[in-house]
Amino acid sequence: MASTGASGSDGKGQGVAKSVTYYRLEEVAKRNSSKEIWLVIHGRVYDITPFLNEHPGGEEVLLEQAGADASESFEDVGHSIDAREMLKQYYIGDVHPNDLKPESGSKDPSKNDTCKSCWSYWILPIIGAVLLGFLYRYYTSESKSS
Ligand code: HEM
Repeated sequence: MASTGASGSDGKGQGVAKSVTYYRLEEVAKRNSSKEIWLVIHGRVYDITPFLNEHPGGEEVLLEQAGADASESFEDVGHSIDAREMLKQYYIGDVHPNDLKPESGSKDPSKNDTCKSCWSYWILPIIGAVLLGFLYRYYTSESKSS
């Protein structure tokens, strides 16, 4: 199942920030034959079916990675800048955020949690101190007047 991040087209093509189609990894894994072959490279999904016969490195290596994350093998080969440029034309969307490996993305939630606890840690003692101050003033002024 694919979900679109924003309104607009079907997400095919450039991969501009406008409209991104997200694919679950299980969806990508189904496209693992020479009839339809998808790959994930660095969190992006590519439909390389038309490229299969044209790949200078042969179709076998692509079929080995079919439906899976080929980032490592793609980098291991040391593909040229031209090869990286070619990727763009086969881009169809991004891997769904829930399926992304927590490489760098795990920072934010913990950051938010820490911030939340910061608030409660600071606000409660301050409110307590202010209340105590008022009580102290109230009682000292009472004892003076009587
Ligand atoms: C869909 C993405 C891919 C594209 C667009 C692509 C493109 C290319 C291109 C243009 C070349 C010629 C050399 C160069 O310009 O770097 C090449 C070579 C090669 N590619 Fe890919 N490739 C892709 C994915 C892969 C994957 C996943 C593998 C997995 C191992 C692979 C393995 C190879 C090998 C072994 C060569 C031959 C290198 C050599 O002869 O020195 N490619 N590829």
